[in-house]
Amino acid sequence: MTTETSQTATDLFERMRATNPLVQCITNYVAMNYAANVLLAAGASPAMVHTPEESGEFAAIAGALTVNIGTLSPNWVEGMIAAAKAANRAGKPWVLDPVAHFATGYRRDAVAELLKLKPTVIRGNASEIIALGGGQSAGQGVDSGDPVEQAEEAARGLAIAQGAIVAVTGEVDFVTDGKRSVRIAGGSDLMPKVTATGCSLTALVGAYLAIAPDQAFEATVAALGNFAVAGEIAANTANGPASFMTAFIDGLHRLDGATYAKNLRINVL
Ligand SMILES: Nc1ncnc2c1ncn2[C@@H]1O[C@H](COP(=O)(O)OP(=O)(O)O)[C@@H](O)[C@H]1O
Ligand SMILES: Cc1ncsc1CCOP(=O)(O)O
Ligand SMILES: [Mg+2]
Repeated sequence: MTTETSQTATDLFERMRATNPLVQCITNYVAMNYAANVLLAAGASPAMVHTPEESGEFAAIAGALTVNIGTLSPNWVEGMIAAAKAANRAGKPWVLDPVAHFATGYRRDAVAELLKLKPTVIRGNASEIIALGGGQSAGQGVDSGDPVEQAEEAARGLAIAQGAIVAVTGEVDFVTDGKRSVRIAGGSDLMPKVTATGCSLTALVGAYLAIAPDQAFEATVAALGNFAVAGEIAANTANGPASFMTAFIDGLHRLDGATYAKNLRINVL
């Protein structure tokens, strides 16, 4: 089963790179440049298109949409809602990244509106997923204060309640659709030391969904596996967060299917 899951992830990795999918990213000011570079290096084509005047029109063109609430303002929320509605109308998958949604009333309200539009995948750190499931998390801002294991039950409940795939990231990632669950090991403790790493992963999940819209669970696992493998390899040559960023982008670009398959560590639960 684990071997079959790893083979599927490797197939999706190769297909994503061969396809160069167009991904509409509505992300935050912090993440925009890094996320675009991560997608280009990984083999996808990012487009940062957020304003409501065009976000819906673009969502019908893109292979997938990703929505990240990191730096919100009313115009952006309007653009997110228009894009998510248009993605749904066009049958395109979309990903929600609920950055620090528990921190303020404005964020809570925005996430509640976005959840009504049924994201295909919800990707967050452990504190974000615990809080989204109604639990008490130790998170204060955008960084997690909780271990992933503590978010697994909340993730399962959220997946069932929302009818979505839920991905919780951290030292060992966890992905569930409420019935099936996997853990993905790898990455590096330098990853949370580089801002927008999670935001960029959310964008990459969009790239995988774009090429496998009917395999949202497998696509999410393959995207997280891509970060886990490239992150682990990049850490071998990095001296700290700054050189890790460079090594990670280079590593994403250089990664091939054989290395992906060899280094992928998926545990089917
Ligand atoms: N301690 C860690 N060890 C290995 N990988 C990590 C660690 N913490 C985070 N990651 C990886 O960093 C990426 C972003 O996850 P995370 O830091 O949880 O998101 P966010 O930036 O949204 O808080 C994921 O690929 C995750 O697996
Ligand atoms: C620092 C910061 N502040 C608002 S959004 C953001 C980036 C968060 O990025 P990530 O969730 O990937 O750590
Ligand atoms: Mg985040």
